[in-house]
Amino acid sequence: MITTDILIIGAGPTGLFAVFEAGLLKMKCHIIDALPQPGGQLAELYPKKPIFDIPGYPSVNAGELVDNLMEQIKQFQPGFTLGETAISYTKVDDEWFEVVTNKGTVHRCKAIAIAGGLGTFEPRKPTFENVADYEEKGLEYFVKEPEHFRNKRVVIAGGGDSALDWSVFLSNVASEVTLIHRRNEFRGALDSVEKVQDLKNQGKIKLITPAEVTGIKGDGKVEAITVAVDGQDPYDIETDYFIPLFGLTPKLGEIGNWGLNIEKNAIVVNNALDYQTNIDGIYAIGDINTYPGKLKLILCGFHEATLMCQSVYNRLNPGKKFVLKYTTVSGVDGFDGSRKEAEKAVVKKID
Ligand SMILES: Cc1cc2nc3c(=O)[nH]c(=O)nc-3n(C[C@H](O)[C@H](O)[C@H](O)COP(=O)(O)OP(=O)(O)OC[C@H]3O[C@@H](n4cnc5c(N)ncnc54)[C@H](O)[C@@H]3O)c2cc1C
Repeated sequence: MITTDILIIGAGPTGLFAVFEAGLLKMKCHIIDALPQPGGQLAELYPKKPIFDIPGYPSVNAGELVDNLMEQIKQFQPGFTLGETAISYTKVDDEWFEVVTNKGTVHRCKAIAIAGGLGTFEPRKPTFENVADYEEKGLEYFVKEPEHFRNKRVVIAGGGDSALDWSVFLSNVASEVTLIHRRNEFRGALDSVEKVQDLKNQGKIKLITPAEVTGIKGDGKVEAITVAVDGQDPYDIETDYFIPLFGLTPKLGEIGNWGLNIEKNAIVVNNALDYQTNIDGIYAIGDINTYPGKLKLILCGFHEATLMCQSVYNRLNPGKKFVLKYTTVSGVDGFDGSRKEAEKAVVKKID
């Protein structure tokens, strides 16, 4: 049996950063993840995509951000159970929970932080008939390795951030990028929409809207897609790859049966306080939770992880006054204010 203070379900960026915040408060964490590697969506779906909205990083590749988070939490020596899915929990007594995985591993903990993101990753697929015939034969639902598309013709479909960001990125890699969306308006960030417009004006991206891809053609692999533009006869576009980026279907799995309040596949939390669920001692942080104004962004997950840890600290140390000190504050255990000393001081925040 594995025993810990906080059991974190999900090793995405939110779960990883929670280990750091818990460590500052001298709480031990263990992380379970269904995937064989840490990093959540960043490692599984877009390891090579640059991310522009992490404070302090003008740009950082998703994979690099995961590596940095792992480096940052190393000092707190979290335990990892990878490749196992948390399926059930029981409240053993006033102090302890037990969580069991699909492989029978039993985890004992004083608080549970569900950082399960989108749960299992199920891409929304095009609905026309022969889709399955072309999967991994030119039909790709994720861009894991952009170099794969170097000097190839690529058709991307979708209107959200993924479709926009990858169109922009691949316009410097692929020989031809066509972006097809069923509306004239896009759902993604304004900045990304403007970048796509600029690249269209420079002739680096072909933009076809409002239009829909209605079929794939090719002998054993994608050779062309059929596009139906509003009010016109469908026509074919020759391409080496078709990448439909229609988003992911969230699947909570067994956690959906834990008696938690669920709204639209997300766990309802108390955002005014500490991201606790309707079950005392069980928190939900990151993409998996919902509350008024929720944004599914990495930096929001970091914030939620921080407040969750403060709440668990108060739970585990009733009556003990928590004094917030900054990790770089001068005077912590002889810290002289230099960056080098600050790094040492990080692990000495609370005594
Ligand atoms: C293509 C794309 C581009 C994006 N770009 C950006 C961007 O530029 N900036 C930004 O801020 N956000 C971006 N996002 C969103 C960002 O990836 C998410 O907000 C972030 O990953 C959420 O982190 P998380 O840790 O909450 O969840 P996730 O990263 O989804 O990790 C959750 C983990 O929990 C595991 N898990 C789930 N259920 C269980 C269970 N029962 N047992 C064990 N493990 C479980 C999963 O396997 C997964 O590894 C992007 C998303 C996509 C898809």
